[in-house]
Amino acid sequence: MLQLHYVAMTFPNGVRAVLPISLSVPKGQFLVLLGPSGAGKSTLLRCLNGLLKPTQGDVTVEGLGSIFSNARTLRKHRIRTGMIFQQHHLIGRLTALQNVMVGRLGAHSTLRSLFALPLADRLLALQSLERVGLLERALDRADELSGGQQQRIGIARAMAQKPQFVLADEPVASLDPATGERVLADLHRICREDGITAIVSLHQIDLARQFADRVIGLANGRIVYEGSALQLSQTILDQIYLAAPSRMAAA
Ligand SMILES: Nc1ncnc2c1ncn2[C@@H]1O[C@H](COP(=O)(O)OP(=O)(O)OP(=O)(O)O)[C@@H](O)[C@H]1O
Repeated sequence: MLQLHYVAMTFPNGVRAVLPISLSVPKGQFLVLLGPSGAGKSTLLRCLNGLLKPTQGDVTVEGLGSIFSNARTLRKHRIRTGMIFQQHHLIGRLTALQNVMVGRLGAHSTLRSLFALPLADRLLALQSLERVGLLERALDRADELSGGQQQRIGIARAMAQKPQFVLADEPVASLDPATGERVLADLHRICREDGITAIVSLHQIDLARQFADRVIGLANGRIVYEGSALQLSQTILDQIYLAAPSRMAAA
């Protein structure tokens, strides 16, 4: 269980990116964040893995408490949280396997990471590649792979962390619709198989309908819809996407 308790984020320039949000995400849920550009989706995801500390409220995880309680707890949470980005953040000159092994570095001390990782880590990385159908491309350079394949490497890298949580920020936004659907289907299948809690921001409503257990609609940093993907009517989509922007904190 991941819980947000009145989480809010105001940037130093006065932009209120997220207004107080409370939410419980049960284990294994595939939650999709929908919302127009600037709604606060990325900011919220960055608060959930502790890349940003909310200016108000707290994020707690079952068995760990507040992820911000101290540096050690935050590190533990980060190790258990796989991040997937739109631009996958791979190192182009490294092989697919080496990129996936980056996902194992967090599990070791800085000193240990300077040496070759144990065989068990390499096996886990290979298994992760197999799960996204790219085992045979393990030794190819990442920059020689297609966009869809690169995003699958990004998924494999997150899975090599053996995460409890996956946070994905528009993971298929730069892919064509058919490839995007296949990549998201892979992510969804693996999260289901491993009982991973996933929070995924998307711009594609049809993909939200297809894969989400639950949808949160964000507009201007607030939750304007919370419910099942099946109930996403045009009226609700208008509420999410046509809200007038109002982002500056009162002086
Ligand atoms: N570092 C920052 N400093 C100041 N303002 C920021 C910062 N990061 C984001 N913002 C602002 O916070 C608001 C929310 O941005 P955010 O990136 O979270 O939206 P988003 O829903 O993820 O948008 P997109 O779909 O375009 O990625 C926007 O008004 C944005 O300009």
